[in-house]
Amino acid sequence: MREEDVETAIKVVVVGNGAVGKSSMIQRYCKGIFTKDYKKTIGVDFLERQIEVNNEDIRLMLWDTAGQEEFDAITKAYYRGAQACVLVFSTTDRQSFEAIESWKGKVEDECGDIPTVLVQNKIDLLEDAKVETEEADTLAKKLKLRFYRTSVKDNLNVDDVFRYLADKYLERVQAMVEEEPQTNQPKIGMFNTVTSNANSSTKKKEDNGTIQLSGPNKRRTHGKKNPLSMLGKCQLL
Ligand SMILES: Nc1nc2c(ncn2[C@@H]2O[C@H](COP(=O)(O)OP(=O)(O)OP(=O)(O)O)[C@@H](O)[C@H]2O)c(=O)[nH]1
Repeated sequence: MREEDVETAIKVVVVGNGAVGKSSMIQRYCKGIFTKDYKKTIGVDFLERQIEVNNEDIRLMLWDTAGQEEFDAITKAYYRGAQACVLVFSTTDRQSFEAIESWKGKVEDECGDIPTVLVQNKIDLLEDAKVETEEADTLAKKLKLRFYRTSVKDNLNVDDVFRYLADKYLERVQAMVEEEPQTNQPKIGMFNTVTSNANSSTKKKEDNGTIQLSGPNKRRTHGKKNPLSMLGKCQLL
């Protein structure tokens, strides 16, 4: 298999307190659906969507992690190898807002500095808001994060969140390649589908939506040139 035949995949973890809308956001983005029912995530779940960035197919692998603390030990292990992160809090849940810095720290512990966005979900419920607009803006500035307000229910700004992360990730990769054209040794946590190992994020989704560990996540792109093929030596950090 030629290196350029390999498709690029970006592992994105979505984190935040329970019931802020993480699963709903991923479902909305990957399946185009929204349900009112709350079914708390046990451990982790996984969905994916392919998008085009700069004329190249990018596969976004979205990891839905449980917000409940009881699952912390399990979910942290799944942050490893993530290349982008969505930090979510809910408009109607003050505690979820106050927990954002702690979630950011947990992801950073495993992944270092990866492209990250701050998301205030459920803005369709502004009349019940427990967080002031200015407070959220201030937090985003303090953490130096791009900030989106979304309503998964009304499908507002959800696509923008993931598009931004994909762009940001590719920007970083490009900058790295330009900085170190000889070595091909990226410094941020990343993998591409050629070299990742079974412990990294190489999961297969089964029909029922659960995940299964599998071998390296390779996929042919039928000769379509992959701009990141030069990163064939990427490794998990
Ligand atoms: N009004 C409104 N409700 C939402 C929105 N997004 C999600 N919800 C609802 O919020 C509840 C919790 O959503 P989930 O997506 O299950 O929350 P979660 O963050 O994945 O929760 P855990 O699995 O416990 O971590 C569900 O009843 C959703 O229907 C939104 O934008 N607006």
